[in-house]
Amino acid sequence: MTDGDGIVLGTNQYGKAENRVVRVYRDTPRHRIRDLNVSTALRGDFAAAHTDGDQRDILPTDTQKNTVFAYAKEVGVSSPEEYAVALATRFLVAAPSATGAQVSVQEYVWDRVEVDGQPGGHDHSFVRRGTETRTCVVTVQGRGADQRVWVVSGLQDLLVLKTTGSEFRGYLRDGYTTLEEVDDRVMATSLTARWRWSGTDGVDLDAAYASVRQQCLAAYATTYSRALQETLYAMGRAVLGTHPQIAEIRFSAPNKHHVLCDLGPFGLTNDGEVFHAADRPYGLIEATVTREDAGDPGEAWTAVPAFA
Ligand SMILES: O=c1[nH]c(=O)c2[nH]c(=O)[nH]c2[nH]1
Repeated sequence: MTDGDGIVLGTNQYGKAENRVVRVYRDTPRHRIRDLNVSTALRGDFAAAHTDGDQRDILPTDTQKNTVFAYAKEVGVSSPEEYAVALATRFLVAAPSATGAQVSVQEYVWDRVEVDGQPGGHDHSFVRRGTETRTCVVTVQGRGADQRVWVVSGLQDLLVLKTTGSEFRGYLRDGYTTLEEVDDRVMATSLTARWRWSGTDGVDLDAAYASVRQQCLAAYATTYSRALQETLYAMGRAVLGTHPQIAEIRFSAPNKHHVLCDLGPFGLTNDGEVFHAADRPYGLIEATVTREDAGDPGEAWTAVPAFA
């Protein structure tokens, strides 16, 4: 195809990139999840859309997105590969002008949260494999007898998700409120926490890190959550309750919204099985849990990335 000026359309493809699909299997109390980032692309004779603005052979990327979510329910995700084959095959049926379809899937791997009394991990609380970093900010001020040392330890980007055991109801409403109350939702966050030591004498800081992390995970898993705020408070209480030398802990927790997909237009029910993991905006829930007698933090928090 040429417009007579020696300039022609070369290779092309189109699709919907980065569909964030979370499939929850909840047929038994022991839930399973598949958390995917799915990109689709169709190739073939789509010249008319480029050269003539003619869409008749174009299966909209919006339809491709809908198929991605509908197939998470209809076909399921027994493996990313089988799900991707099903999708790509479907696109070739739905779009006769396509000569090929490519579906790329990234899967985010979640492990069950380890909790006492639940061999093999918690039934519906998960922690993402390998995302978190351990942090510390140490401030030393002055010299000699006046020298002071402050230690703030922390963790960053600890991703946790629970598929039930979370609600959000009874909130203030005004003329701009559209949010529907939910008595069962997916709740997920990427947790950042920093804890200030009143002193670290005799503390095994590696063991303490592991313990604080585990206290946070266990509290997240086992606390029935009426809001992320309540969960943060429970985590803070658990940490301070087991670590007498921690004076305070500060949390920053983006509420990573999981939006239930409406599969009704495709004749499918969705009983908490297929979610869109929305990227932004997100609620940002932040809280400090402290001892009443925590004392003056001095320079511990100066210029530390933490909320006020
Ligand atoms: O746990 C939550 N806390 C909120 O403050 C809030 N606000 C909101 O819209 N959803 C939620 N969820």
